[in-house]
Amino acid sequence: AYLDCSQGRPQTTTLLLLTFIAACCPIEEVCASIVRSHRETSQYRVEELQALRWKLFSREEIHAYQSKSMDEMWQHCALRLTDAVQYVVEFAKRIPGFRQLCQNDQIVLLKNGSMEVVLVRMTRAFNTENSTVFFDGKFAGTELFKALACSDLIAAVFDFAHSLCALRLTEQQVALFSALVLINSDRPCLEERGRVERVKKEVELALSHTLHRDNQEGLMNKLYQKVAILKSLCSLHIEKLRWFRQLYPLTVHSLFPPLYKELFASDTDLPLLGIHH
Ligand SMILES: O=C(O)[C@H]1CC[C@H](C(=O)N2CC[C@@]3(S(=O)(=O)c4ccc(F)cc4)c4ccc(OCc5c(F)cccc5Cl)cc4CC[C@@H]23)CC1
Repeated sequence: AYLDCSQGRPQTTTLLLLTFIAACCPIEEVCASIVRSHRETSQYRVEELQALRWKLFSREEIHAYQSKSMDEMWQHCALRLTDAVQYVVEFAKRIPGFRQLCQNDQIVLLKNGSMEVVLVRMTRAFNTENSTVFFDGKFAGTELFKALACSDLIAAVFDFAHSLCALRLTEQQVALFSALVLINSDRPCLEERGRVERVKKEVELALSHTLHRDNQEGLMNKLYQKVAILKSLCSLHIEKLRWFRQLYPLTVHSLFPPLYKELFASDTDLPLLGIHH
């Protein structure tokens, strides 16, 4: 399908060019390294999460979470998110070509994409049968997060989990989709957009190669529709954080993880992202 065979035989130049591209970085290699990186940098293996999917919080445990103060529960979730983001930073550093991007662009991609990748990874920890998500070692429904006082954001997070789970992605497809979400050349303030574009094309090719092999080409545009939902979810999170910060400025200032603040609560530089050489 890649070669123009309308004249009955592929154009020699195209053939040479494709052979050269395939030789320097065979697409199977790119797929394998992204899938391996995803496995190595996930907080939990999907098999572990599946094995725990019916381990639910008791009513007393749920009540204990609901009785937390709003700022305490926000701090707890911010901590959990920061943990998850650190694994995503590790994943990014292992995507072929990411480390070769300039530092500014690596930071821009992580600042804008890490939460999105965490949300994609969350779907592996989601049980659609009882609408629960893996949290603090057991599976929790939306009611557990009541103390956060942002039920619309929580509902949107759960709805997204349902909608992505409905695509029944394989772990390999989750890995490649996560890389595609991260390597987004439309992010604002990129300095070398063309280079990000080339890395993105490589990841896109790897994903479409895998979908073709899985006979699921139709998934590609469905996945791009999910990217739009991820963007709105992240904006909602930032909006809620601004609202929360007005109520509890000291909590955010002194009790939220520094990395969380730098990713989601200010435009300062991100020395903590750990990608400095
Ligand atoms: O195996 C792996 O790698 C995966 C294991 C599972 C991990 C995972 O699912 N997660 C890691 C952290 C966690 S969570 O488990 O704490 C969680 C929180 C709320 C939910 F409705 C569902 C889950 C999380 C935390 C904050 C958040 O939004 C920002 C936010 C705040 F910051 C503060 C207040 C309110 C909000 Cl909404 C959204 C999410 C979604 C991803 C969740 C993701 C990685």
